[in-house]
Amino acid sequence: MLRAILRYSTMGECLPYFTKGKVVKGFGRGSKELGIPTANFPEEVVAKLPASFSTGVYFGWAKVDDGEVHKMVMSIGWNPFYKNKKKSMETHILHTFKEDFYGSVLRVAILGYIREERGFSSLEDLIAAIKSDIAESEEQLKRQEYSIFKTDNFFQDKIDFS
Ligand SMILES: Cc1cc2nc3c(=O)[nH]c(=O)nc-3n(C[C@H](O)[C@H](O)[C@H](O)COP(=O)(O)O)c2cc1C
Ligand SMILES: Nc1ncnc2c1ncn2[C@@H]1O[C@H](COP(=O)(O)OP(=O)(O)O)[C@@H](O)[C@H]1O
Ligand SMILES: [Mg+2]
Repeated sequence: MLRAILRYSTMGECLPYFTKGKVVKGFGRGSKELGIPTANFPEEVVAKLPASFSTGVYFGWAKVDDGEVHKMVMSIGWNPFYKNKKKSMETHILHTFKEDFYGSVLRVAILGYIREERGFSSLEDLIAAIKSDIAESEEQLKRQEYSIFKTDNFFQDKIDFS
């Protein structure tokens, strides 16, 4: 508990954190095993995270290419349930897309910390935890201190999608 409080307070120095990059392929588990797709950032984006940025689960806003800004939840770390070798940054956008968007530019505003990444004793428990993160994100993003970032200039900037 104390560790969670300390982490939460130190994360305040890093947040909000804005980043963008082209969506790359991961292990293909999000949609197939969990029923929860995650748009994975390339290694360069992960490498740019400040050293003090804690791994864990976050909420914020996301935009794909020149689309709408949507709520998101994001997992940053080594996915202890799967024991990944490489650190990943994966965003689940709270929107139903008509098709995949690999290669598109994903912009995210990471605003708040939810919890540490954990190992779970079953896939069902991991899915239940992610669903609870989604509910938490929905609630937090209603607050004015977070909703204001939906219209931030970061999301209005014209960028090169090529
Ligand atoms: C909101 C959220 C929370 C997550 N929490 C955990 C976690 O606590 N432990 C874990 O091992 N993986 C966690 N994950 C990551 C999933 O295991 C990961 O999205 C899945 O393995 C898909 O990987 P892929 O994109 O390589 O297919 C989380 C993902 C999301 C979107
Ligand atoms: N709501 C969504 N949030 C994130 N990605 C989505 C969503 N809907 C469709 N996708 C697509 O699904 C892909 C992620 O699926 P996933 O099973 O996690 O595969 P991968 O392991 O390649 O990341 C994303 O790269 C994106 O193209
Ligand atoms: Mg993914």
